[in-house]
Amino acid sequence: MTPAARVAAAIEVLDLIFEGATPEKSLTGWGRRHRFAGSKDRAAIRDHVFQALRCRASYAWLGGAQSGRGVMLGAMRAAGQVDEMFSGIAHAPRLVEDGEDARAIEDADRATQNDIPEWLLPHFDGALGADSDGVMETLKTRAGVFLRVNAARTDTMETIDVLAHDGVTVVLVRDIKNALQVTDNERRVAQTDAYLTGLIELQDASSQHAMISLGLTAGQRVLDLCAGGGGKALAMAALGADVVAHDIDPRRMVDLAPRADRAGVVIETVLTDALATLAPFDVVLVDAPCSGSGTWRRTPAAKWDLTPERLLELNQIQADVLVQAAPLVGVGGTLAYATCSVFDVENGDRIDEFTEKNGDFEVISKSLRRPRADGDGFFFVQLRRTT
Ligand SMILES: C[S@@+](CC[C@H](N)C(=O)[O-])C[C@H]1O[C@@H](n2cnc3c(N)ncnc32)[C@H](O)[C@@H]1O
Repeated sequence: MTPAARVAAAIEVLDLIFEGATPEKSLTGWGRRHRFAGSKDRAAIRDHVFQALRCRASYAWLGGAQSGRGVMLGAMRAAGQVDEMFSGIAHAPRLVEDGEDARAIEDADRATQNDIPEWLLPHFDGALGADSDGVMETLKTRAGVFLRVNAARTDTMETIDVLAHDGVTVVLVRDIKNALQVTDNERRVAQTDAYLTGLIELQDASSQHAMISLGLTAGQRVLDLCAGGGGKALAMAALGADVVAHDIDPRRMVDLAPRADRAGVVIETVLTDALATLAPFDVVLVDAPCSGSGTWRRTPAAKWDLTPERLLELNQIQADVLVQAAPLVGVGGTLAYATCSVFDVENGDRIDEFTEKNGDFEVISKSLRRPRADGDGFFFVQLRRTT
């Protein structure tokens, strides 16, 4: 496919997304309908679509319409490639028409310039103050790919060699033991020997940082209350903890057993009814469901789909899950609360509300990592149960 035909394909996929389909479904569906497209074409179309979703508002402004065509026209205007891509030749998008005139981004409002829904600006400003615009700017860019070296199986230097053998190059991540950032061939990671034999896991650097900061020691009993696919449970098991995993929806944990097998660790999965009988734990991790605002570089459709009602609903779930976790923590043990959001309503506000009602817990550490080149946005608090 020509570069312009890839832009035309991205327009088609974006239109499906704007009609309500998910990005994954739209991209897969397009691939099925266009079997002639090669892997490089698909990857390029995917990149166009994800970048267009990250910058949906500003590109629509530049392109003059909210449609797939408007957004991709804006993207090409931002890249200075309109004449080349909107040529009307062969499978390229048709020529720019009357009514599709360029608009200056400086004339757009702040929400449009920052590619954030208007109602969310106070949430960014409240949590990030003077850094708010910078963080919103970061969310318009592509996030890095990070790996966690499975310390239970190998060491970092050996893993770097094994990855290089499969054409994947990486660099060490400063200050995070066992973390690597992929610098070349990130799409090949899941096919490498290192991945298939459990020497590495895909995990963002901020999550790795948080799990290390727990200071786990071998044999400590840990409950991962909201385990989902088990990324953090695996990280804690690799650090030597004895991990029990739970999720309100056990189907979310189906991949955990094969992942644990591959990593050479044992993680018990349990249903809700069993939790009280297994308590107390030394550490209970609440990796709470959240807006994901710190990870919107990776899931850009989510920033446009979030509604005030859904955010309130999430706040209630976050409060409830903390209440559920508290009695499972042993005296002297740790309750750890994490979100991949930067908003106060999902972070500090929830912890303040919890400690006001639960005098037997005190905050021992609290941190908010902003989305940056070296990782996603991540909020992490450790509370100690005192009595
Ligand atoms: C942020 S995700 C977990 C991601 C996972 N810990 C990881 O590292 O890959 C949040 C999970 O919490 C689960 N969840 C929601 N409400 C819950 C509840 N009341 N109790 C336990 N899990 C819950 C969701 O099903 C979802 O899988």
